[in-house]
Amino acid sequence: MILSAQDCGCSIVEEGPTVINSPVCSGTYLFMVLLQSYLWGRCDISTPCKRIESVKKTDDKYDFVVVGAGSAGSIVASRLSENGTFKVLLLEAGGPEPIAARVPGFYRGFWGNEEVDWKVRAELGDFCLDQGEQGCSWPLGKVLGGTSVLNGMMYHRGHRADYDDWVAHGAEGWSWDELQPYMDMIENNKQIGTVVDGKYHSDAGVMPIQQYNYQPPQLQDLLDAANETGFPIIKDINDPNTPEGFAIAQAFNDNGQRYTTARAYLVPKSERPNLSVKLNAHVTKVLFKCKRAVGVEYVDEKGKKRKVKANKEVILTAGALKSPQILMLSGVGPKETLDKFDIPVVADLPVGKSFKNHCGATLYFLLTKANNTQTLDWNALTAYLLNREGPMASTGLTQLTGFLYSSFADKERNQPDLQFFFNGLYAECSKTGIVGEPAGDCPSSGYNVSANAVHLLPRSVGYMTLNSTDPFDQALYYPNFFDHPDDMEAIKEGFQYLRKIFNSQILQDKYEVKLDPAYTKECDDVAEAWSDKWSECMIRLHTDPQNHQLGTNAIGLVVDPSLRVYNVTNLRVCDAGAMPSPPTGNPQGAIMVVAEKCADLIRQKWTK
Ligand SMILES: Cc1cc2nc3c(=O)[nH]c(=O)nc-3n(C[C@H](O)[C@H](O)[C@H](O)COP(=O)(O)OP(=O)(O)OC[C@H]3O[C@@H](n4cnc5c(N)ncnc54)[C@H](O)[C@@H]3O)c2cc1C
Repeated sequence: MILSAQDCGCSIVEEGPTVINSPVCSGTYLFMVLLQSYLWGRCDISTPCKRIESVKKTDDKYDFVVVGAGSAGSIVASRLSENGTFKVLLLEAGGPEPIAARVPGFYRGFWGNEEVDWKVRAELGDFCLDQGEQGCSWPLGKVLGGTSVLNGMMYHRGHRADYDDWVAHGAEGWSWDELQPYMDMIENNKQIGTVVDGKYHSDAGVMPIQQYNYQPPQLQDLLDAANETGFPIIKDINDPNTPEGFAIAQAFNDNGQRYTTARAYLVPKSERPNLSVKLNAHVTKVLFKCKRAVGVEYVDEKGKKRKVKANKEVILTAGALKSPQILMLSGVGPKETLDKFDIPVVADLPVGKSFKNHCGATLYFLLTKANNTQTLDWNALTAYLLNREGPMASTGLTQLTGFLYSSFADKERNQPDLQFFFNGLYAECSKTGIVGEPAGDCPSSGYNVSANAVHLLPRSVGYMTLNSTDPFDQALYYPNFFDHPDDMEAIKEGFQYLRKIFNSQILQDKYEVKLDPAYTKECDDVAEAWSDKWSECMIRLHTDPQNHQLGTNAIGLVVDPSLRVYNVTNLRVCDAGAMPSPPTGNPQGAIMVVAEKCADLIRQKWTK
């Protein structure tokens, strides 16, 4: 035994899915069983005394009912319950957070696990062709903490111009300067003065933010390659003076562990009796009295339909893909859709019509001189268990990112429209834990890494609509990627930037990098590598639709600048769906701002 289980002062409840049968690690067993049990036994990881317990039964009435305990909902419910006077209910369709998801190395470990992932698929189009008839895959958190349980934890809050764009869409009061206090309330930055400048960051907020405490050596090689290529290397992607460049990102983590918004913001009922959390509660509709939202209907873990009243407001925070479905099922949506499904119209609004998402494409490379071995082994596990350090304490190459301008961007606005991500070296699976164990999914020599070029200011606009009136049925999502030709062209430019990085002397000398032929062969048959035609083929084949969906209940279309749904009362939407245009970067930072401001607006209204 490396460490025996600790006495945490509260008993450990082994709930939620484990990493043992993670879809990413299928076939692994003994080592992962041991690893999982070691994780349970560490008090600071399993935090049994901070456990958010689901209430068995909800009361008849609350002041506020918040729907969806994800990135936004956990914040809204926490802030509303803070002063002790409001009685708040937070309803979540999923169950408890898997403890192993707190290990950054397992950041992909629960994708596709239906206990915590809605496993959403987009409708088919001329994109994501490598996924065949299934359509683009969108992992989406169905769990306490929502998608902050599955995401890459990268902290970015967008650029000043993003918020100017929001204001231009009618979001009065949402400029960068007006939102600054909310950004400060969020951020508990642990690297002010070392990595980031206190002028642009706060350490007084709730969410711990810093770089991971481990970087694989190959990460520095990639940074050196970007530098050799002539791209700026920056320290802080959130410093407004350095919008362009490559950097090791700061992330939502502390002590080598993921922080979801639920973990950072929610507190157990014993500490805050006026906040109740009900898990496995799937909200099926908002209940209206005339045009006033008066509560919600949900189906509990036993399949029983329940109703709960909201004396003051119902707040939807079910995310950009699910809040619009709940609205439509409740009679708030485009009249033609509601009529089609015989849903009585409460408010005729363009719900689901302005659906946007960042979109890019993936290039797969082989580091032909690198060893094809697992990153997770006994050494990595020991380093993590003893000190919360080593490969398990980071997301490998994924902590590196970069922002550049395509020829479609207006540089004067300091709003880069291309972002780059890198994938590989995850300490996520092992059969034996033996040092040097070959990585199962790679060829016998060479190490696979991949990189994504992502367009952040897409001109294509999609939509979503109902598939049926069954609330458990997936709605239909039409992202319309590449409908606007500029989006394809911008990603092609991104490909050329990545080509330069991977062709750099430093990477060639050290790793002899080449495109992995397993991923290019369809397009190699079409045209010469890196040509325009080849790039388009690759982009449609290996589309990388981000999980940054937004705009389905946008400010100015469906909700007003106070996030109140138009033409009804006592109902708000406070999640990614409310954002009228994309933040140019990873969106959780901006979504947290939406949630903080939403809670503040509600408090102002109901506090005398
Ligand atoms: C793989 C991946 C990587 C990502 N990486 C990053 C990153 O590094 N940085 C970043 O900033 N962003 C990242 N994102 C995006 C970011 O995580 C999401 O944009 C964000 O979490 C969305 O927040 P939300 O509150 O709008 O929705 P969610 O966090 O998805 O929360 C919605 C919640 O509502 C619940 N819900 C839905 N329907 C119902 C219902 N009917 N009844 C009750 N509850 C319901 C859901 O189960 C969920 O818990 C990533 C996303 C993914 C999937």
